[in-house]
Amino acid sequence: MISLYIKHKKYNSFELADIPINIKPGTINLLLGHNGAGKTTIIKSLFGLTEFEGDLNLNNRKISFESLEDVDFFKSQIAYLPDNISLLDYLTPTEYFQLIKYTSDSVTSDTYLNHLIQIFNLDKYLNVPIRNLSHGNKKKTQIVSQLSRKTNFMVFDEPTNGLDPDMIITLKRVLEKLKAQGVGVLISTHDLNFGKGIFDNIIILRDGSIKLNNTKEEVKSKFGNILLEDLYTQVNKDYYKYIEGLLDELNISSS
Ligand SMILES: Nc1ncnc2c1ncn2[C@@H]1O[C@H](COP(=O)(O)OP(=O)(O)OP(=O)(O)O)[C@@H](O)[C@H]1O
Repeated sequence: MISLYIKHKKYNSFELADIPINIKPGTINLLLGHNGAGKTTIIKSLFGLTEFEGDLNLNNRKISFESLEDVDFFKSQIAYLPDNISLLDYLTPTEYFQLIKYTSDSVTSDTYLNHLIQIFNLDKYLNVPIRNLSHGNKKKTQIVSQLSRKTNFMVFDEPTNGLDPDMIITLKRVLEKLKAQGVGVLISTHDLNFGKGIFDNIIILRDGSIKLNNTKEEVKSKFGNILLEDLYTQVNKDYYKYIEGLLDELNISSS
């Protein structure tokens, strides 16, 4: 299990405080929140990409970002899809997958990789330089490269950005399949349609604080059989009340 606790993290006027993130094997954990709520900062903290006050444990082993051994161990256990596409774009997807294979501790078989390539419809683009691919195909290349690593945990920051409907539906199914095989997944997303029905645990952030941190069962007992969009607006009801007030005043004919 991954246990991250951010006691405190500050960037100028932005603060994250008292954030526990637990990713158990075989679960999908959803992180929702407005632009600038702190989702990427949480994920960057998890990978030691930004300093924070708090703790990180992986399977009861305390991870110190000062220890190269700890960092290597941690990174070898977790696939990571950042929110921005960062690929060596002079390579082709085939070359990039090879690079991932030779630089990762543990990768899946070539047969498994080929299966992923077919699932994500990348066959046609395997020998095209990444810089010449469309945005969505670059994103798919990055997704497949991370899914081809044999890790117990996967962290995805905005995985559906730029994906077409086929690929969003497919990615959802792939993640459900990996969950059933024991992989623990953390997903930060704005795509409520993608997130609905997929999660075992949900965290909703607002301005660096947790507004909701519950299991699916807890959500059901507190809110009933609620749609994710309704859950999100209910949890953020003060904000939506404020927006409703502004919308009432929005009148183009009297402007
Ligand atoms: N390197 C940085 N230096 C200063 N401030 C930063 C830095 N990175 C992020 N921030 C600030 O921290 C806050 C949270 O940013 P973060 O990227 O975590 O939000 P987010 O929830 O991922 O947003 P989005 O949905 O827009 O991607 C924002 O106010 C942002 O401007």
